[in-house]
Amino acid sequence: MSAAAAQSATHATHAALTHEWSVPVIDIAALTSERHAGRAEVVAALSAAVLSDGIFAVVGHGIQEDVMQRALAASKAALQIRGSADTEGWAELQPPPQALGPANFVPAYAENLGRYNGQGANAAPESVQKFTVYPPSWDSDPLVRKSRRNSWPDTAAGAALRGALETYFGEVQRVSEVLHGGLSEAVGRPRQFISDMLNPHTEGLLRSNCYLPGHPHMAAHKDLGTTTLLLVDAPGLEFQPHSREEWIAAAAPKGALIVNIGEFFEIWTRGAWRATPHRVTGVSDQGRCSLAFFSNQGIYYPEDGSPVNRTIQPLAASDDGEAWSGLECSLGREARQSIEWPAFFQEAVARIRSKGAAEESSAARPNAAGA
Ligand SMILES: O=C(O)CCC(=O)C(=O)O
Ligand SMILES: [Fe+2]
Repeated sequence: MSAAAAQSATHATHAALTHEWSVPVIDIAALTSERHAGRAEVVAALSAAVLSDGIFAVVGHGIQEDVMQRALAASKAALQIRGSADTEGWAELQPPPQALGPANFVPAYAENLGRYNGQGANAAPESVQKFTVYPPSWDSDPLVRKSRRNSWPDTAAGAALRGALETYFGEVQRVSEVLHGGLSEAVGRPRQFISDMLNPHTEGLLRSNCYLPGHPHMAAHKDLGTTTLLLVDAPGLEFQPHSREEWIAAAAPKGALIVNIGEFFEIWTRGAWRATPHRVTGVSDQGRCSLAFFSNQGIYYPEDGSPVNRTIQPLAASDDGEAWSGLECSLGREARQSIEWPAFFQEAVARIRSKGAAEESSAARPNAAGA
């Protein structure tokens, strides 16, 4: 499909909705079931969105409103009581000093995206508590490394959190696969292409982010993976459009999932699809909660040995025959000629950890801060 046809498909999708939003809104019902017509138009609309700013909202995804609301409410209830009466269960989940370790709870101010996204040791602390859910099927899979299985806080709020997030995980995993099917077709490949390419790392990681009132909340960054599917309960997310300095509030209809492209897809498409810089700012006194689903970042880690690595070549050169000299990756700064998945992901996490550690120790030295 030509770029012009793709563009008009996006406009058609827009026109079907009653409001204007700051990101394209795409009804993906035709991707979720053969009962709905218009699959080609949806694929064209997805293609136009990933080729422009790499951020869009999806409706017609089939996740029930009450499933989404329960997951948000349980996250907010569980994560906001941390630090008051109900602390015992969370204490066991406390991660090692460097966040992003195997433990799945990260308290507010522990992880700081500003530190390793250009702001260094002077980056302001970030007031967001995070809880990561590994694929629930791993909990009873003896082949998966124990440290990659979920541990849940042993409290009433923890039990509610588990029920709500496991249900939501199943649904958002389904939507993620549906979208990857549409995106495979957007590059002229069979529906299963992206899934097969990443197999056995076919599942995602789900993260509850609960922002406490305070400032700032999450510094500007790009996500690492293929797509991130985001459900939010309040405004605050901003994105940077392609080739412009400004920040735009990501406004989408209630019940929509906001999808942004990560660095993996930017490199895989040789920069044709945009990994979208985004940040969270301006959280009100009510706080804010989001559920971020990072597609294909559930790295299948066996109890013995390392995860299977997939070496993935970027898609074929564009018609204009422009030479491919690799693409700068924002976290690594190096040009990438191919991607090894999951090594790509693990290297990035290791780099984040070591950068965090270096910043910690320089900040701890007398007079180091602000020097
Ligand atoms: O909370 C949000 O709206 C964004 C979260 C996010 O960007 C992330 O977890 O990577
Ligand atoms: Fe993000």
